[in-house]
Amino acid sequence: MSHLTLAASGLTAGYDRRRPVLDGASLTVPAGRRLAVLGANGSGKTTLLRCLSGALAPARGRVTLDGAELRHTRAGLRAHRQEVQLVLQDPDDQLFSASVAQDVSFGPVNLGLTEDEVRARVAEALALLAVTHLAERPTHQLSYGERKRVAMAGAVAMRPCVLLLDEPTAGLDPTAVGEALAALARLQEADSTVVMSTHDVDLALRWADEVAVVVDGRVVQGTPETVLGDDALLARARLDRPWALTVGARLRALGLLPDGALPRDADALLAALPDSPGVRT
Ligand SMILES: Nc1ncnc2c1ncn2[C@@H]1O[C@H](COP(=O)(O)OP(=O)(O)OP(=O)(O)O)[C@@H](O)[C@H]1O
Repeated sequence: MSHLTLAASGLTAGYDRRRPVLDGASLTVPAGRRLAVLGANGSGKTTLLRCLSGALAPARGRVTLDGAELRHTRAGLRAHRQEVQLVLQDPDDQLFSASVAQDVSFGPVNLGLTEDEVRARVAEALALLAVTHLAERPTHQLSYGERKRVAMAGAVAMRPCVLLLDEPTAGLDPTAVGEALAALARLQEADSTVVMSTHDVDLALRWADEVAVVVDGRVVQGTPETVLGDDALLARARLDRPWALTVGARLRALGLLPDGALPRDADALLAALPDSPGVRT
């Protein structure tokens, strides 16, 4: 799979022309990397992902894939969707077929692939999402977490170069979140660019290569430490500072962490602490 750069510039988009949700939003999805999109409820994360996927046409601005502008024609959208797939927050908006295997094969069948190619794609996608054992199950009998993974498998079966996931971990228990993140790691190893929207600043800090915060209709993008360490921005966006940044700063101030150490999660924090008798892991 090749890496293509998906970008948006100057997007104005919404559902009511008088009050756009996005108002001049620009963003570049780093090719081959992980981007977390954060923002308060109703800030426009889903709207942004829908514009990037082609599902929603912006009133102004443009979406480009490796510099080529997305055209909202039948052919333009079809070409875009082969490279960019959106997985909706609610799997029930996406699963329609009787069985898991049928559902996951829907996209590849529509691409006109041969039966063997479809079967190979379905097997690959089910394996990447660790749901091979569910292949023959009716989708309506699956748990919420299983349905979310199957919905992701349906998108993965299209072998997109960019996968846009709208809150893939919302509503999952901690083990299921871990499994979903492991699946995303396998996708990235398989060369996908992964974009995830989330409210979870701690998850964004430990998972993402870059973060984008949607606030006041625009996007502020940068490294997780820079963006999620900007208290004024976080207040505007109604987000909390990740705990690892707060604890890391306190430990640095106490001289317990080296100046440059910026641990992103508990394991990294414990590993960065000096090995003193007072510190037990
Ligand atoms: N189909 C729609 N018709 C009308 N308004 C909509 C529609 N979808 C979203 N909106 C409105 O657009 C705004 C942005 O919604 P959006 O779903 O993009 O936000 P979000 O950041 O994804 O929110 P959340 O975190 O709650 O999922 C909200 O005010 C919402 O009510």
